[in-house]
Amino acid sequence: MEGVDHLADERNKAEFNVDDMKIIWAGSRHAFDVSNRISRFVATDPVFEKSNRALMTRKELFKNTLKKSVYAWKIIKELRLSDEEGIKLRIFMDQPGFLDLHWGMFVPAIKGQGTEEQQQKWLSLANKMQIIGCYAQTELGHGSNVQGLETTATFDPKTDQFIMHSPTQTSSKWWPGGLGKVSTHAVVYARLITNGKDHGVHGFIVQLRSLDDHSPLPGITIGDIGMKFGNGAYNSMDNGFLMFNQFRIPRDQMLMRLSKVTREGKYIASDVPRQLVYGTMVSVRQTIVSKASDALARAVCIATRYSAVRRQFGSENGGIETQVIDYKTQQNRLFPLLASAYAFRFVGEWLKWLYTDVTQRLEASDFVTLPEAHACTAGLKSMTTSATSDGIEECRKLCGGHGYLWCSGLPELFAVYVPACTYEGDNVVLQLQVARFLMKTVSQLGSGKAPAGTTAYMGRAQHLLQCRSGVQKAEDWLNPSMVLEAFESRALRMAITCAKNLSKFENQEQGFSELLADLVEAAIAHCQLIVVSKFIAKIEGEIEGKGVKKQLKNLCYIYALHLLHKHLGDFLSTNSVTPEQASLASHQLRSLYSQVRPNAVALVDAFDYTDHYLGSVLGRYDGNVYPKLFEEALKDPLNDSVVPDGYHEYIRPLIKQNFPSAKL
Ligand SMILES: CCCCCCCC/C=C\CCCCCCCCCCCC(=O)SCCNC(=O)CCNC(=O)[C@H](O)C(C)(C)COP(=O)(O)OP(=O)(O)OC[C@H]1O[C@@H](n2cnc3c(N)ncnc32)[C@H](O)[C@@H]1OP(=O)(O)O
Ligand SMILES: Cc1cc2nc3c(=O)[nH]c(=O)nc-3n(C[C@H](O)[C@H](O)[C@H](O)COP(=O)(O)OP(=O)(O)OC[C@H]3O[C@@H](n4cnc5c(N)ncnc54)[C@H](O)[C@@H]3O)c2cc1C
Repeated sequence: MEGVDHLADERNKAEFNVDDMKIIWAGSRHAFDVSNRISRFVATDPVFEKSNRALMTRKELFKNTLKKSVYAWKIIKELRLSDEEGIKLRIFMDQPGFLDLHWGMFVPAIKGQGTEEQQQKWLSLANKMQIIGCYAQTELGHGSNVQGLETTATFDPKTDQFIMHSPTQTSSKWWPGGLGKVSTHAVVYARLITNGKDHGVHGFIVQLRSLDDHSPLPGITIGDIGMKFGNGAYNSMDNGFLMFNQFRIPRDQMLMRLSKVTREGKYIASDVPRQLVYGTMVSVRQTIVSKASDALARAVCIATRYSAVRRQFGSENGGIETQVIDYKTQQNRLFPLLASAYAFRFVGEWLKWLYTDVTQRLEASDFVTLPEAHACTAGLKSMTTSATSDGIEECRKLCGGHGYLWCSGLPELFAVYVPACTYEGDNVVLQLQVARFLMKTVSQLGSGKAPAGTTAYMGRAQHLLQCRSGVQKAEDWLNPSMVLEAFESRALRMAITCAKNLSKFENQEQGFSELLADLVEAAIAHCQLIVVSKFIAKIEGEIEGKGVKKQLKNLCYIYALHLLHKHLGDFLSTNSVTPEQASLASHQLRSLYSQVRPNAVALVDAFDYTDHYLGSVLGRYDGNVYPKLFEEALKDPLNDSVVPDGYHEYIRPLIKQNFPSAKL
């Protein structure tokens, strides 16, 4: 029934004020206002219509993305939107495209690695979008191993230029978003060579296409790398390839904030860590963590609303059947994902703070917290994107058969989201960076240098290696210090075991290679501890709104205890909990599920997502699922005619068995 709220009963059950929770989710009243206003604006503007994109050809989809992106830019200019509003506009537009790489990586790379002069010149063009840029780092042969890149930038002192060259097929740039068809410029990462000496990978601003007719400049071969996973989905983006044939650029287009090449060809390395050349990746990894909560919340919102609408079994005497959300199995799969969405939100807020702090320190030449910022951004990017991808797929299964329909919104969400496990650093490679950081921290224990920040718990190694969990009854698992201690002792004991095993090898690098799998597990345990501890810090802080804190507490403990349950092997093998304590945790978890159940629909309403953004018949706000599924089905081009194309060619001859005889 149109206009009826089929989920009204669910909403009436809520024990907290949804509007207050909306503010907590958004981060502030101001952030909520911006998000709410921009999402409604996008939802009502026909240019941002997206329901038809799965049926578009690649070319149509690409052109449609250009149209939306340029229209979004026009709105930003005409309405004088702030950066915050512009970013929200891009998010709710919900279509990957060149804007992401231009604003998300090209501009930040120039800001982070360009001199004042270079920033003035290039940012004034880029900020007005008079040039469009991308981030060209990955090559056909190397993505993870940045030091293995092959593209060269050789200084020619005669002409005061760099010669950009792709010496092999594997050195062609491969993957950069926006490169294939749109970008006029790129920040290209290449090996700097002066006087025959290789100084490693550096960034260069390179013009790729004519600003008059968009044709590639002589010496440049460029194109799109082809279709990617899923219909619609990430195919709106022109990920590209690029080869240089002795292509020349002026010397002042090397990004020279971190190191320089003089007119004479002398290389001057500054005294800042060389890893700052990776700074743009660190900044995007931080952004990706906040975006993980958005994507997971979207899937969870769809699965929760649909689970409240969907009924199966349990009818007595022809009465009403059971809502599938009432099955404990459904709750055990769904509610930890709901809790994870909130957990990633809060750890994302904290990571933003950490990133801002390290940026300010770097500006004052204080590099002390750089390793921790790298480890946190890498590890949390890895952990949250893996959990979110798995979570979206789980939500699809939670919606049964209908979850597999395109109009559920879940297949496309998965297809767009899942490459986040790979881009901006493969998730395993990133956890290995965390593992290196942990091994270094462990090796310094007892040296007088106290571990700080997220590894401060390692400073209490003596206690954490010996302690036994004090949990005696199920409610003890609602005690923040008991939960934290279990996670800390598990993480520390796993790290120390790895360090001990490493020390058995004469060659540390060989040992590291042998123990890769254990090291990744230890890194994940450390990252999960960070998320749990930041959630606990959130619920221990001031939280306004009727009943809001209680709900967040429930979600926090669901998050922690479901992790304990999922990684029970780790907790038991490190003696961080006993089997009896683990079973008390399961008991507590079931009780928490019952407490969340009446609030579940309201907890996803707090995300404040429009039906346009959700793009899902199953997740509609009004829960009017079945008639809308029919409407969607009838829109399919196969239903344009009652008798399908091909009937006379194939079906009729088959039925009548009158096709021409086959010849061998
Ligand atoms: C007005 C607005 C309008 C519209 C707005 C629209 C806006 C959109 C806005 C935002 C959107 C943003 C979101 C964008 C969505 C993203 C789209 C997709 C983009 C995808 C882009 C990419 O994929 S780019 C390519 C990414 N590539 C990688 O990530 C490569 C991964 N590999 C590496 O990072 C490195 O190779 C490595 C870290 C794995 C190894 O490096 P290396 O070999 O050099 O190091 P070592 O292992 O030897 O370590 C040495 C030493 O260095 C330390 N270290 C390593 N990395 C760093 C670092 N980054 N920072 C600090 N330190 C580092 C390491 O720990 C070692 O330390 P030791 O102490 O010596 O042990
Ligand atoms: C949608 C999308 C958009 C992208 N956009 C951009 C962009 O705009 N600009 C850009 O420059 N790049 C971009 N990339 C490239 C991306 O950054 C790389 O694909 C990514 O860094 C992974 O590198 P790779 O492809 O070389 O993977 P590989 O490193 O080849 O990974 C293959 C396998 O090897 C394993 N592996 C690799 N090294 C190790 C190791 N040391 N130890 C253990 N296991 C290891 C990995 O875990 C993985 O299972 C994009 C990629 C995608 C999918």
